Amino acid sequence: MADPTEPSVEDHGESSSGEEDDELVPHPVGGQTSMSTENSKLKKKKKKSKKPKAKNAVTDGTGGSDIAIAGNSSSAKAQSTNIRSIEDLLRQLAIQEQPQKKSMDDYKFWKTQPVTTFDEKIDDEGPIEISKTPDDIPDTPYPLLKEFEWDTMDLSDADVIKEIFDLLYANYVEDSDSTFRFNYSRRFLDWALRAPDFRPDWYIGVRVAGTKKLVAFISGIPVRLRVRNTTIQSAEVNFLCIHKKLRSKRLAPLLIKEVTRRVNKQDIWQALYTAGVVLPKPVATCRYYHRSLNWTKLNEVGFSPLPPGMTKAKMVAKYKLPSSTSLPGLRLMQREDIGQVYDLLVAYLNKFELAQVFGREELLHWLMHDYGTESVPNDENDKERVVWAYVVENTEGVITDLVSFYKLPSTVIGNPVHDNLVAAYEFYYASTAGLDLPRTDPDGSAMLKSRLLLLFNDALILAKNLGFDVFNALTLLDNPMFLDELKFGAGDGYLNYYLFNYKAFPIDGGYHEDGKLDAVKRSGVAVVML
Ligand SMILES: CCCCCCCCCCCCCC(=O)SCCNC(=O)CCNC(=O)[C@H](O)C(C)(C)COP(=O)(O)OP(=O)(O)OC[C@H]1O[C@@H](n2cnc3c(N)ncnc32)[C@H](O)[C@@H]1OP(=O)(O)O
Repeated sequence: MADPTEPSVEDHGESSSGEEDDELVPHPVGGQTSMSTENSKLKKKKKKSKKPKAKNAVTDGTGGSDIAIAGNSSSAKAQSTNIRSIEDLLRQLAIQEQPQKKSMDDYKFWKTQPVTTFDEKIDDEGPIEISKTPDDIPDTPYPLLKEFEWDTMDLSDADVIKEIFDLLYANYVEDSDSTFRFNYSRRFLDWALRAPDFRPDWYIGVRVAGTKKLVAFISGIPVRLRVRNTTIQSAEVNFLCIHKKLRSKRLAPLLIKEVTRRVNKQDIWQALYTAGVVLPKPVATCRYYHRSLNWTKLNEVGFSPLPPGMTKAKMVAKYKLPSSTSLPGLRLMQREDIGQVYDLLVAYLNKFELAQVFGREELLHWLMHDYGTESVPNDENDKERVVWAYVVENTEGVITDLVSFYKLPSTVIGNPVHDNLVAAYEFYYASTAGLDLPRTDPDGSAMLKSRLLLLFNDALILAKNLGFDVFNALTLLDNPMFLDELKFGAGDGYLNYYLFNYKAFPIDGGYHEDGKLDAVKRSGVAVVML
């Protein structure tokens, strides 16, 4: 078989001098850069860290905070103060070491697109281009070199899902020394891509014409998005992936233009997408945080180094959790709960500046997938399960809280003891605590904080008991109120949120410029992207 990846792929319609490619490849993948940060700096001094570099990256965030708790004596306290300042310094360095953006002119593709530029002064929110109609958009796909062809991927076909899975498995995400590889399960892809009202033609593949091998993919799903007070019919674009051997050949701009064409044909002109790379221009940036559930395993796979002054036993003790949850009435969500859960989540999300406007069916899909239907029992311990939602029901039958998380495992390559790392990612949650008060109200915030501490401590216990090794969360929603106290550590991944063809005032990402969590304002972002 001829090597499908040999021919280069021409881009049509955006300038490409070629000079910009060198600095772009290999790209930091997804939501994280490979620049050193507080955490990786600490590790470099001791032990090389191994981290998947994806927008869903699982990275150890234990370094800084673990050092700070070393020792109990007063001299240790003094030492701890010094370490705190070292931590602060490293935190600042971490901020400075976020990837430097290129100049606008160097974004050969993105400078041709309707996106906000870096130095643009935003005076009002709204679409950037409004002049087109679907009739102005070409009916046929962008031309590819003759060695390649477009394919609309039929996700109802298990073999097609397997092809996408295989492409992503080998090419979507891995860490710098190929120790961890993200492992999106087929059921996960079904969940992520086949939400209600999905558009079959928004699953776009590129195949080698001769062999039909799938070498690139991009997907969109329709979403209603609220940016402050405006609701916009949009696409959420995700799972952009190009075979490693076809990198730096300007295929990504073609995929992006093709998905744009297909979305525009539906009279939709805005999109939301996230990436670890800095592009013009993020509307918000959140940071990844990680909470060890199985520290010993994280340590054994080379993921969580032992901080100086600590013993393994102390680390295990630090992350120990009770064996059962504490909130009375906490239970697995059932499909029948959707009415109350919908009302609760809508009321909670209304307080944020960037949120998805869910329909009831849509929310049921996201929180329950097919669980609880005739074909798929609502089995909490099902090994194939991808999303878990729990509610707290009070004695009057009222659902007062919702918490959910999803599963994204990584394969551990070449480790004699472990072959996988199983991460839980925080998904949507809501609480009635402080709900009637404005978000800025100190009493309402205090009530919410106490409740979230209990709710997420229980979520950690549930995740631990289900066999997860680590619990990951971003600094979005109200997370900055509880991450530190629940022993989440700052990771070295950032997730940039982008709006296509829509300018908006910046939205808080949940941390201050010095890297500390902003527990008062928290984040305005309430969209959890997979
Ligand atoms: C209205 C509807 C609109 C719908 C569309 C909305 C926009 C959707 C946007 C997509 C949202 C995706 C959300 C996710 O899925 S984020 C996850 C992205 N996927 C991965 O990280 C997986 C592993 N990496 C790869 O497969 C490749 O490295 C990718 C495909 C990322 C780039 O391939 P390659 O390395 O072979 O590069 P190239 O030579 O073809 O192209 C170079 C150009 O591509 C720009 N680039 C690089 N990375 C990204 C990125 N993550 N988002 C947007 N643009 C990106 C780059 O700045 C340069 O442009 P410019 O600097 O010259 O200007």
